[in-house]
Amino acid sequence: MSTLNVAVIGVGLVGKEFLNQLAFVGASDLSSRRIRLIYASNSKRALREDSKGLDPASCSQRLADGEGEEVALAELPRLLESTIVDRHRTVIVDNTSSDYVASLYPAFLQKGFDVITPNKKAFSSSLKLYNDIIFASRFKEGGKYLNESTVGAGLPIIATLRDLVASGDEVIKIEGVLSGTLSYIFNEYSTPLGEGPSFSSIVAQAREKGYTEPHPGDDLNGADVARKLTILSRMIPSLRSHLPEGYKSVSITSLVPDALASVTSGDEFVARLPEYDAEFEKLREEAKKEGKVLRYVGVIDVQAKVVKAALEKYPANHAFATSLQGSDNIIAFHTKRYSPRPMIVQGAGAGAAVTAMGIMSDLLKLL
Ligand SMILES: NC(=O)C1=CN([C@@H]2O[C@H](COP(=O)(O)OP(=O)(O)OC[C@H]3O[C@@H](n4cnc5c(N)ncnc54)[C@H](OP(=O)(O)O)[C@@H]3O)[C@@H](O)[C@H]2O)C=CC1
Ligand SMILES: N[C@@H](CC=O)C(=O)O
Ligand code: NA
Repeated sequence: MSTLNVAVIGVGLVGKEFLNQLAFVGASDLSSRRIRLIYASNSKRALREDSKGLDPASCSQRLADGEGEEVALAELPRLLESTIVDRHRTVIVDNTSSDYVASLYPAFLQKGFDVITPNKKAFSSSLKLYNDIIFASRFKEGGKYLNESTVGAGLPIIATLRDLVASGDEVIKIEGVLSGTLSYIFNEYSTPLGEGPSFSSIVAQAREKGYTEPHPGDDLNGADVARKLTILSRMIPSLRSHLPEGYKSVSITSLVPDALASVTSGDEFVARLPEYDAEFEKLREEAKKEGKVLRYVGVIDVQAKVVKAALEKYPANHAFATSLQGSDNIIAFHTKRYSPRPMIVQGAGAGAAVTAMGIMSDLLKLL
């Protein structure tokens, strides 16, 4: 039975839960003796093991306690390589939201390491980085990349679109609610009654529940939805090169007040948001007067080549108003085969447990 080495970069909210699931899977009959954790790091320290493997369940606490060696970020590729002492297949699991780690994927793949990640950065930034990743993953000896959790967390969105395209279906339009955070916020904030808690208090709740990006401004400014739309667009042959600057090329409605746009600390951002509750109250009132609710949606219109992330109003009896709860995502695939009724995928689209499940399902696919 061959062994799969696993190197984990990032043991935050999602990374820690992934390690818990790895401990569970490693202990089950399914894969006993086949998965070996050889590396786990946060942004400052790394734990390494070259023979028996690390205990996944204790890594995050050990790093929090200051165990492990100090890591300079530029040393990451060398450190990983020197950790991998045998010829077993090695997968790097990137649980950060780091642009730097994302920029290393082409090199990792070229060296034959597989990459699994919920980090959207590599697939939604410049077209050059994306092309480098695709190129490196096509080498005969190159690694594979799997990124199901980048869109809809554990929901099968990437796999579904890949299967539709690979089987020769023609995608006409993809639309839906693609942000768990913005879904939660507007499901709670903008109900048909048009009243309820303040906007800022619901944003704080979404953060506590683990739905937001490390900086919640990245959800509210529409960038997270635009990144997901970029990832999906690039999987559709006719839109492959349509967004040269990635998410920056998407038409975006930002919900971040101008005065908070340059706040780099997530804590400060959330602390100052109540100053702008009255502005959001106006939006809620307007929608209520029209008998509508607010929902933040993403659209990819393949024929018109329009990709947009926007705040829209929907009638109170629309599916986006009645059928979404919590952090639900809902994504409709309109295709030549799925027409006139689209294929719909719906369910929790954010949170550590469901995101880690998507990463783990990618790992099990590799096995
Ligand atoms: N939360 C969710 O529902 C979902 C999240 N995701 C994605 O999952 C990823 C992780 O999110 P989350 O767990 O909430 O983030 P956290 O901020 O909780 O954790 C990030 C982890 O990455 C580490 N890290 C950051 N930069 C580097 C670096 N350059 N090198 C090594 N380690 C680094 C951090 O270390 P330190 O603690 O030292 O800073 C920390 O351990 C993100 O890309 C996010 O977009 C995707 C789908 C859903
Ligand atoms: N912050 C994101 C997490 C998943 O990608 C979201 O709210 O959807
Ligand atoms: Na997914």
